[in-house]
Amino acid sequence: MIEINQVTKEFEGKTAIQNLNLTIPNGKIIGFLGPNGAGKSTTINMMTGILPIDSGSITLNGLDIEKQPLEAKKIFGLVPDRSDMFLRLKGMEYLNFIADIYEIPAEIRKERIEYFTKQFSIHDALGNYIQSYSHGMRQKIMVTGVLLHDPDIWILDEPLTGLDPKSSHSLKLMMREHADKGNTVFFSSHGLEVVEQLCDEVAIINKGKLIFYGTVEQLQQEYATDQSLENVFLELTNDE
Ligand SMILES: Nc1ncnc2c1ncn2[C@@H]1O[C@H](COP(=O)(O)OP(=O)(O)OP(=O)(O)O)[C@@H](O)[C@H]1O
Repeated sequence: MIEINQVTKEFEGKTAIQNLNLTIPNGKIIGFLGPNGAGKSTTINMMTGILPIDSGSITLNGLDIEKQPLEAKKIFGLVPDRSDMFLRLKGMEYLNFIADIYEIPAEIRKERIEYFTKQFSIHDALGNYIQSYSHGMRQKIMVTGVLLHDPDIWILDEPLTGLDPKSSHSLKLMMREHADKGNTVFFSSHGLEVVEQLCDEVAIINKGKLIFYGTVEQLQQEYATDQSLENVFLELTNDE
C-alpha cells in the first residue's frame, strides 16, 4: 500500500503538486492518468525518493520514504520513464549488477533472469551492450532489472511505451499476477485503452491536483455517461 498524505511540491515558486492525498491499495492495479505536465512523474519521483517532498509525507507499506529511505527503497521496484541508462554495460552485466545490489543468491538470480528475459525475448541479446539495444529492448532490460529482486510494490512510469504486442501482453499478465497475489501495482500511462482494459481503479491528476479516484465504471457513472474513458478524460481535463 502507498499512502500519499497532503503532499505539495513547488519548482521555482510554481506549484507542481498541490495537497495531494491518495491511498493506493494492495491487490489492485491502479492507473495514474493526466495530461502532459499534470504532475505524474513528479508524484512518482517523490514516492520513490528521487525528489524531496516540500510538505506532507509518503509511506510505502508503512515505511516513510524520507524518514526510512533505505528500508522503503528495498520494497519497491521503479520502472522509470527513461530507459537510456547503463548503456555501456552488457545486458547480463547490468542484471548481475542489480542482482548484486539486492544481494540475490546465484541460483535465484539465474532462474529469474532466464524467466524474464525469455518472456521478453531478449535472452539472446544479454551478451551485447545495452547501447546496441532498440528502445523496446532497453525498456525490457530495465523492467527485468526492476523485477529481479521481486519487490512487493511495483511503480511503473509509462511501462508499456515502446514494447511490442507480445512483450506488452507478458508485462500486463505479470502486473495482473502480482496484484492478484495481494501486492501493489501503480503505473502511469497515456494509453487510455490499456488503462480501461487493465486497471481496477484509476487516479486522474490535472495541474497538480487529484480530480478523480475510483473505478472506470464509477467515473462513467459520476459523469452520467456511457462514453469511452477517452471522452470522459478529455472532458475532465479540459481547461476551457
Ligand atoms: N525539475 C523541474 N524543474 C522545474 N519544473 C519542473 C521540474 N520537473 C517538473 N516540473 C514541472 O512540474 C509540472 C509537472 O511535471 P511532470 O513531469 O510531473 O508532469 P507529467 O504529468 O509527468 O507530464 P508528462 O505526461 O508530460 O510526462 C510541469 O509544469 C513541469 O514543467
